[in-house]
Amino acid sequence: MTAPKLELRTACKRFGSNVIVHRLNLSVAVGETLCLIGESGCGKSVSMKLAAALLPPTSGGVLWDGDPVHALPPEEFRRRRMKFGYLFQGAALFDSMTVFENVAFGPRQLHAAEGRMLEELVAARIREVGLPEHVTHRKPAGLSGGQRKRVGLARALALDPDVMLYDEPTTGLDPVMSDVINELILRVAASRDGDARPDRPPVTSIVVTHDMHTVRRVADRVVMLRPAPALGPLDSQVLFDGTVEDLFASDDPAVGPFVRGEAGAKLAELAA
Ligand SMILES: Nc1ncnc2c1ncn2[C@@H]1O[C@H](COP(=O)(O)OP(=O)(O)OP(=O)(O)O)[C@@H](O)[C@H]1O
Repeated sequence: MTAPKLELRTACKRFGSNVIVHRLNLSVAVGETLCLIGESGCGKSVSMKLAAALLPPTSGGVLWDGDPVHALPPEEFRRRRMKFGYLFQGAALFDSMTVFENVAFGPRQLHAAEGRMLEELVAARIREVGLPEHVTHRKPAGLSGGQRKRVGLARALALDPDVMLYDEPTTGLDPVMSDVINELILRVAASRDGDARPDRPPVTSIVVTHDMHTVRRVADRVVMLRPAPALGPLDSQVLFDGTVEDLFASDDPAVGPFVRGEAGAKLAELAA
C-alpha cells in the first residue's frame, strides 16, 4: 500500500502556553484533496503548516511519503519541499515586482528555467489560471482580488508542485470569482490524472476554508477540527473525518449546524 503523501502522528503544537494542536493524527493520501474546516482559531492553518513542515511540531511526527521529515538529509528535505506550492491568504505577492517577475521568481531562484523557456513557462501558467496576457507586465497592486489570487496560483504552479496548500483561497472574493478559484483548484488537482510518469505523481491538496461551496465543490474528504483548549488529555481534536455527503448529513450537534451555518446553538452559548 502506498504511504500517505502527508501525515501527522500525534502531533502537538504549542505557542508559549497556548496549545493549538493536540495529539493530532491526520493523513492525506496521494492525489487526495482534503478540506480542513472548523471554527476560527481552532488550528487549521497551523495543522496545515505542520504537515508542510513550515512549522516544527512541539511533539509528535510529520511524515512525507512515509518518511519522517526530521530524519531527511537537508538536501533531500529541500528537494521535496520544492515540490510544495502555496496559495496563502492575501496571495502574498511581491508588490514591487511585475506579475511576470512574481511568477518567474521560483524558477529563477532554482535556476529551473531562463530566457525564452522562462517566458514560455510564465505565459503558460498565466493562461492556465485564466488571466489575459496583458496583466503579465503589471504590478499586483493594480489588480483585483480575484486576479491577485490567480497570480498567486500561477506562481505556486510555476514549479510544477506535487502538493498544493490553500489557505482560505476564496476569502474576500465575490461568489463568481470564488467559483473560478474552486474550478482552478479542481483543475490543478486533476491535472495529472492519467499521467503515468512516476516522476509526476497525482497532485495532493489541502484546502483550509470556511467556504462551504468550496468544500462541496473540491473536497474528496473533509476533516473538521475543534479547538484544542476544550479537549481532555485523551480527546481527539478531529470532530469529523469523512465524505462531503456525510458531512452535510451529519446529525452531530457540533458538526451539522456549523456546516449548515445555523446560529442557534452558538447564540445560546454566547448568551449563557
Ligand atoms: N506563529 C504563531 N505564533 C503564535 N501564535 C500563533 C502562531 N500561528 C498561529 N498562532 C495562533 O494559533 C491559533 C490558531 O491559528 P490558526 O491560524 O491555525 O487558526 P485557524 O483555525 O486557521 O483560524 P481561522 O479560521 O480564523 O483562520 C490562533 O490563536 C493563532 O493566533
